[in-house]
Amino acid sequence: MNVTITPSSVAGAARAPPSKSYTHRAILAAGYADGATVRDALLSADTRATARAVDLFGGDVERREDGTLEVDGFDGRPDVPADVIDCANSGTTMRLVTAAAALADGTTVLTGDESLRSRPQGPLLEALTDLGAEADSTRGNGQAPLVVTGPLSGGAVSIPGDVSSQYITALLLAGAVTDEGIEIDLETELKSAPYVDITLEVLADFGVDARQTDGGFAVEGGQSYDPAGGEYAVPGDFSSISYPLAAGAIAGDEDDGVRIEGANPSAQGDTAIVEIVDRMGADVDWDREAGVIDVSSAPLSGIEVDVEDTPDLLPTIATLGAVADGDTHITNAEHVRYKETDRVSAMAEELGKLGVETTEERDSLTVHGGDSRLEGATVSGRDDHRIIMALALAGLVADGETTVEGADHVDVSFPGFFGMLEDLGVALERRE
Ligand SMILES: O=C(O)C1=C[C@@H](OP(=O)(O)O)[C@@H](O)[C@H](O)C1
Ligand SMILES: C=C(OP(=O)(O)O)C(=O)O
Repeated sequence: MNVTITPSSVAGAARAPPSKSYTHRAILAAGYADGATVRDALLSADTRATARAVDLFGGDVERREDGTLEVDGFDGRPDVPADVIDCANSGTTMRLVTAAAALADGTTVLTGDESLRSRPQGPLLEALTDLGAEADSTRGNGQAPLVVTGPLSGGAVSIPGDVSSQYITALLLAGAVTDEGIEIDLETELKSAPYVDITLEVLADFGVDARQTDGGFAVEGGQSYDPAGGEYAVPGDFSSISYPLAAGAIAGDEDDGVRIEGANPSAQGDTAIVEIVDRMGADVDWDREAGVIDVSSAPLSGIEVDVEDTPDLLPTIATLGAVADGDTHITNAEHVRYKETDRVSAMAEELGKLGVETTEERDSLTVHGGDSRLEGATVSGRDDHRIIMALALAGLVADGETTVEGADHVDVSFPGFFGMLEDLGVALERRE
């Protein structure tokens, strides 16, 4: 599907979709448990991939009418799957499920789409091998397809922290049900650190002890997953909130801006988007207790933003920077190149098609802003949900029409994204 956007101002209310990160963890944690009810779960292509894995491990994930997920767990160690696990486009699924598969007494094969088969898995495979499993890339290049044979016994392991925090999350979730537990020593500084905080929070909510140590993280073995009251509720997703927030900041109606509901505080690092938009000069107010953010537009100025903790915000910040006056310097961004696409290059090249100048370095992206330079054009969504959504935002203020190609991939994290834009008053057309 291609989506064509005509410049529009936005006003009205939008609801944050549930957090993708919390939903993945809650589904898998409920799998490690005897089961659980996961309320307010995100139903998207990525979280369906994790649900499929839990089914293949001997659990069962059923969706009720109200969107609640009823998960029957596999209760500790997974069964050997009767089929290959297709993780589709989801890095989180592949990393978390690879470590779970290493607990099974047999062999699991994992694969994914072309993008996922190009992302780095090597450090996790080496860690699992050091911990007593066999874990290989079929092509020997550290990328999926992966073949994992358990069982994993546990122990001490060292792993780099600057490729993906999902390796740490995966080892902590699986480590709780090993015999020996897992002690993780970080070889390099941890990037995307708040995602491990989310993991520690979900583990605690499922009655599992895990902790940060001087050199990394540790989880005792022999634990059982047991969610309080048998239920888990997922908070709103701040990476997804970044889009209506940025839409309000660049194209919000001056009298009547955008109200975002479901914005309750949680461990998500991407809550930083509220402060970023505020620092750029938008009129923003977050009532944390009510979980409501109000935003309207004002002239924006370029700023410096460090995305070490918040890689998923880079595309949104790049679009904000394209509209802002002056330079927006996005630093500490090398790990943003290991996502569904190399998002540093993708945003530089696609914003370039809209007439925006950028300077790209290995670890940073500088966007030379000023809205007079945005010209509508046809851009590629790169089959990457966050690139699609960020470029659609640029279309709100570009001169003439902007067409985003391959826009159906928003299904990965925010299936209702274009419906939400329409509800806020955006004129857009979908073409198959
Ligand atoms: O654990 C998670 O839920 C995630 C961790 C981050 O990845 P990295 O740790 O690979 O940076 C983030 O980019 C991804 O969207 C979700
Ligand atoms: C990088 C992302 O997710 P994942 O790593 O799960 O594919 C994302 O949602 O932006």
